[in-house]
Amino acid sequence: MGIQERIKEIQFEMARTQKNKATEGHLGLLKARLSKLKAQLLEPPKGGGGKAEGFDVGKYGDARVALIGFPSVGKSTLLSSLTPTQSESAAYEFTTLTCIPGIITYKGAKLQLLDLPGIIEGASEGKGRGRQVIAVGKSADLILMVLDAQNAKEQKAKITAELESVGIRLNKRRPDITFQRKAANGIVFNATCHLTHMSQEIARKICHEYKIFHAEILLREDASVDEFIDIVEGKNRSYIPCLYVYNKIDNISIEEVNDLAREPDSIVISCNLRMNLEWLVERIWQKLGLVRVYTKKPGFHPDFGDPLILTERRDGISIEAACIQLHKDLVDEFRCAFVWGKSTKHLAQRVGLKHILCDEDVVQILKKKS
Ligand SMILES: Nc1nc2c(ncn2[C@@H]2O[C@H](COP(=O)(O)OP(=O)(O)OP(=O)(O)O)[C@@H](O)[C@H]2O)c(=O)[nH]1
Ligand SMILES: [K+]
Ligand SMILES: [Mg+2]
Repeated sequence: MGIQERIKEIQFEMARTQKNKATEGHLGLLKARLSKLKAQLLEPPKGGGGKAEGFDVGKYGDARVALIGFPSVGKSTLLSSLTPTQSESAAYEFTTLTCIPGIITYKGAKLQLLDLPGIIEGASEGKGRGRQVIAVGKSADLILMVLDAQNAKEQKAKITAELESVGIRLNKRRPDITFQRKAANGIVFNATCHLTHMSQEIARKICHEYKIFHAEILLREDASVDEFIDIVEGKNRSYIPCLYVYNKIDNISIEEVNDLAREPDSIVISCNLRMNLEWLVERIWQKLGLVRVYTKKPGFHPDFGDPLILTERRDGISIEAACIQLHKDLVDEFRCAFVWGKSTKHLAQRVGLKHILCDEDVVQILKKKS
């Protein structure tokens, strides 16, 4: 039996045990067992290997959104408010111990929202379920950093630092730097712009630190040393968009609410008062930058009911990506497409597989004659 099932069993046993003098000892024992099991669940797995129980939630829908924040900021309350799934919430910390998925259906898209245990300082070193939570965060298309409006500044700084320390870069794009390891010729360093932070000498030193002695480097922007290191580290870096969600604004003054609301990429909400929740979903939608494409058969009106949803972060937003979603053989059978919408200069423009689509474009795909 898994730890979670044992927890459930004990909770069930506690619920059906009457509270009185005779059962006091028994209940105490159950409580102790429960807290031991919870501690076990919070403990990172021994030996490093193996997935943690309750975190292996498969990707579902068009985008994945992870709720990350300190304990008891209202993550579960938020999931229960935005999706039909109910995730247990309570006034004590670490109510949530695993990853709980819910689904938001919006504008024809399905967004997978993931409730997670709270993270604390030191999460990146494995404190609590930090590592597992962060791993789920890395797999997300958008992070909602849920903050308690009363301690928002401090919480935001601490969580950002935890995520930074494991290579997650929030609301930053990958620096425009090409870095290719080579077999010979040393460190070849070039830039297409004036550099004020980096130099050939610094690049060489950094590369040597990573035991890289041959590489071709091209900077297309005035990158900082940190940004350069991010590129050298390569696959250990994730660039993820983030919305800062200030919850419990019912606890602070209107002036404070105003200040928070003005911060970039921020939104103020109250789950308890159900304030701003619809606007939050719209902001999630905007931040994900999903592209809806309506397909049209020759001689018929477009199908506005069931759009294809394309994303830059996953398979791209080209005609080719649309074909792949429609049918696995369609790319091979593709002859041309006609597009109506913002991505074209004129209506019914004829385009090829590489054409980049815009939100709400209408597309008609023609196959080769067989
Ligand atoms: N005042 C106020 N309280 C809230 C609001 N939203 C949630 N809460 C309360 O905050 C407490 C914690 O809520 P949870 O949803 O369990 O928080 P969590 O972040 O999931 O907590 P963990 O799973 O323990 O990390 C509960 O008592 C909620 O009722 C809100 O908008 N305003
Ligand atoms: K809680
Ligand atoms: Mg919770």
